[in-house]
Amino acid sequence: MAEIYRVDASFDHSFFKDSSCAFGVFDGVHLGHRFLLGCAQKTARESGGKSIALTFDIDPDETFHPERLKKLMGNDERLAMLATTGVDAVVILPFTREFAASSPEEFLLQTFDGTPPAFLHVGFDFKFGARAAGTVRDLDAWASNMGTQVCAHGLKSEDGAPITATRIRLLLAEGDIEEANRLLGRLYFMTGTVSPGRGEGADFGFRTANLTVPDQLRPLSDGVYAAWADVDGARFKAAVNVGVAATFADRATATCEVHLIDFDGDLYGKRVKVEFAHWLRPMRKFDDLDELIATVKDNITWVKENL
Ligand SMILES: Cc1cc2nc3c(=O)[nH]c(=O)nc-3n(C[C@H](O)[C@H](O)[C@H](O)COP(=O)(O)O)c2cc1C
Ligand SMILES: Nc1ncnc2c1ncn2[C@@H]1O[C@H](COP(=O)(O)OP(=O)(O)OP(=O)(O)O)[C@@H](O)[C@H]1O
Repeated sequence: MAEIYRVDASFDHSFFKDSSCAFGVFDGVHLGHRFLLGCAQKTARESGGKSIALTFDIDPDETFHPERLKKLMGNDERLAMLATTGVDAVVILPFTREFAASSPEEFLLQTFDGTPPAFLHVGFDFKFGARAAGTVRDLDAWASNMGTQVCAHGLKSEDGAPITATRIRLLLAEGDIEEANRLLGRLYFMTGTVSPGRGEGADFGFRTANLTVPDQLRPLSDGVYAAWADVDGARFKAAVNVGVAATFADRATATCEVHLIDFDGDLYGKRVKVEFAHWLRPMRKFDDLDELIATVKDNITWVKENL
């Protein structure tokens, strides 16, 4: 597990000396990101330096485009996952408006403060600095004076198109969980804390853990899914409704309702991680409650038998 460092007044920039850095936001830590992080590990091994995932504390779009932002994971989840990718360290730059407004040269000066890394790995389309004006050409110009080797990689692709966080978000928005999982190299997950619901699920014969996942952290389309639910280190099969239940739209608030199979305890206040495996059907408004109950019970049976 990598060490995690936040760049603040006490951070010693000589940490970057002789290192191999992969630079980016890395939302989702998908297979393309893992490829880039792997390249940094390779040059670190060959040169005897350490490998570093260099990233920001937040996604810059949180500052500039909060209205259209749909993230694959929360910032803490992203940083924690980066630490498990095999790099030696994760270094976190605070993203501020002032920092973002700096010219490409100032941006690099501030980031490395006189101790640039030996290798800097980015995708060939990497952009940085004010209005994302800095390109790989600027990196090359800066690096030639600094003794840094810029490694600008072609993007790792699947089915003829680059793997990007944007592509995965679009797949999730279409409910194509299996394809999204293939590009992530893992199961897509959402996390949330269980809060009391309307309490009708028990009367219907299936209890649900109600999570309120904010819109920004819910790129997955509304629908019913087969999933795994992790709680307190235990893993359960689960039938999950994503989105506010259409039948009760006037009074429901949960945005992710999880029925854990073969579990019958109290989950209020607990953190649940829901890993999505298959799309089952669209969520719908039922005029007849018996039909809703029968349909949900069928979904639960399917998950029990097929996941
Ligand atoms: C697998 C599953 C599928 C569901 N599908 C729907 C649906 O299609 N339409 C809907 O309005 N609610 C759907 N729900 C939500 C239920 O209506 C809801 O869990 C139930 O009303 C109990 O709510 P409560 O926990 O707030 O009491 C689904 C729930 C689960 C677990
Ligand atoms: N498929 C890929 N192969 C190799 N490197 C990649 C790939 N996708 C992104 N990168 C690089 O990884 C770093 C992090 O990229 P970034 O966080 O912008 O990811 P992204 O998947 O392109 O996101 P978005 O789609 O939101 O722009 C950057 O240096 C970027 O160029």
